[in-house]
Amino acid sequence: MKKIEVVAAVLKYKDKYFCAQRKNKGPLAMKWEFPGGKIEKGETKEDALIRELKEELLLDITIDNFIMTIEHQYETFHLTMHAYLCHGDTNDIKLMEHLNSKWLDKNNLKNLDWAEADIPIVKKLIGE
Ligand SMILES: Nc1nc2c([nH]c(=O)n2[C@H]2C[C@H](O)[C@@H](COP(=O)(O)OP(=O)(O)OP(=O)(O)O)O2)c(=O)[nH]1
Repeated sequence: MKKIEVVAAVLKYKDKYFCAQRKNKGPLAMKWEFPGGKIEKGETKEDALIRELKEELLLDITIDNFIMTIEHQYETFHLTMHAYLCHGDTNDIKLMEHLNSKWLDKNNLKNLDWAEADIPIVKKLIGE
């Protein structure tokens, strides 16, 4: 079984969280997620997160806190995902790889169709 290790950024501004929708391809097509991606050889998790946010959103971020690590078995691969609370140095975000995005407060996070692996993160943010 293929294994991948990913970092994800929960970007927070005031009371809102940044949510991004994946493109219309692949097994997680159209699902909502937190921006990030795979850790490359020789990178720390923090390096990977900073690089991915720059690539995906043209955004420089500061990492504030570790949130949690998720282990999730999808049908075709095993995912290990490390999530961090972060903030951007601007609110001018450009979607380079996602279809859509929203800033939602915690009361509205549950309304999105999240990638399955993200549900524990969403629950933690909501306070469940
Ligand atoms: N970045 C991110 N990926 C997530 C989340 N939830 C979740 O299941 N994933 C999965 C989707 C992908 O299979 C993988 C992240 O890989 P990725 O976005 O860097 O790469 P990808 O497979 O879409 O494509 P590629 O760049 O390898 O071609 O983790 C999430 O909240 N953020």
